Amino acid sequence: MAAQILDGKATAATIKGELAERVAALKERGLTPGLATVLVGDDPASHSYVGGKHRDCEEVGIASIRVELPETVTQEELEAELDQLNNDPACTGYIVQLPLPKHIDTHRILEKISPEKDADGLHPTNLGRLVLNVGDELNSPLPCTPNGVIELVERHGISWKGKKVAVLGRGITVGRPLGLLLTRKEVNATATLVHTGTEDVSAALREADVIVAAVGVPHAVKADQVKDGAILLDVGVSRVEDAETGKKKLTGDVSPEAVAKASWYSPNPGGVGPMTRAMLLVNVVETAERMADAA
Ligand SMILES: Nc1nc2c(c(=O)[nH]1)N[C@@H](CN(C=O)c1ccc(C(=O)N[C@@H](CCC(=O)O)C(=O)O)cc1)CN2
Repeated sequence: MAAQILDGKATAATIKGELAERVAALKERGLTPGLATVLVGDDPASHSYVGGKHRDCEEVGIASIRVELPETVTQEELEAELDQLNNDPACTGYIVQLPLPKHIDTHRILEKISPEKDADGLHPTNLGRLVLNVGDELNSPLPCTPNGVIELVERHGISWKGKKVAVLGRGITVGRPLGLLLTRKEVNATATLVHTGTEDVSAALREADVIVAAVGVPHAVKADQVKDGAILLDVGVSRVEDAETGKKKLTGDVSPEAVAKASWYSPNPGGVGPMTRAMLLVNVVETAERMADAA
């Protein structure tokens, strides 16, 4: 039987509807949430993602601020922009679109973001809170893609509890934080991070009830690495040439033959990508609610 679809587009639309109501309530309390985006350079994909974030803000009533800087911006100039956002009361949260040009020290930039305005949950303080949290007691912003993975599955009525989850990839925006989220008390899955240092990748994947593929290698997950009925979430994305048209197209990490063995599948595009954008809005709204409560 064909895999059922974990529909990220539809789920993100539902979440945005819920957030629009929370934003309206915040405005009644005198606080308009404002998301700023910082975009460096001309990468078309980054421009398109940032454009999507601003459209999302408009849809739910969040104000938005765009900062666009040339590829040649220096570390000091970029940090000065972040200082301004840290001090701008109209900006209640912001993100720096990744990746940054090679001459920029990304770790220093992420550290420069005020942890209170860190809409991506990627500041070391917030990643540290994620490590310290066994449940959700510290109430800090969560990295958007991992949180989107958790939410997408739960909103299709599937429980993570007791599931063996193999996360393919150990990157800082997806794999590592996802391992921590999966093992939180309210999620209670068993997580294995599978990576280039894993001795037998196929064996680790074959054991899993759920595979989250986040390596950005086209069709990295093959049919013989997937157990029958597994849940597959395709997160990694690559731009490859279409053999028929010669045009560039998006391809995920999961091969079509692997999908044929799955019970549930989140496609790429149309799965975790829209959820990443929705969870960014969740962070912005939750941060603004904390600010309103503290005022
Ligand atoms: N500061 C950050 N930078 C980056 C992040 C991030 O979470 N924070 N993640 C990615 C890019 N990204 C968001 O920024 C992102 C990528 C993809 C999508 C998405 O909805 N994709 C669509 C397909 C889009 C297309 O057709 O081009 C989909 O999957 O359906 C949303 C957000 C790296 N940088």
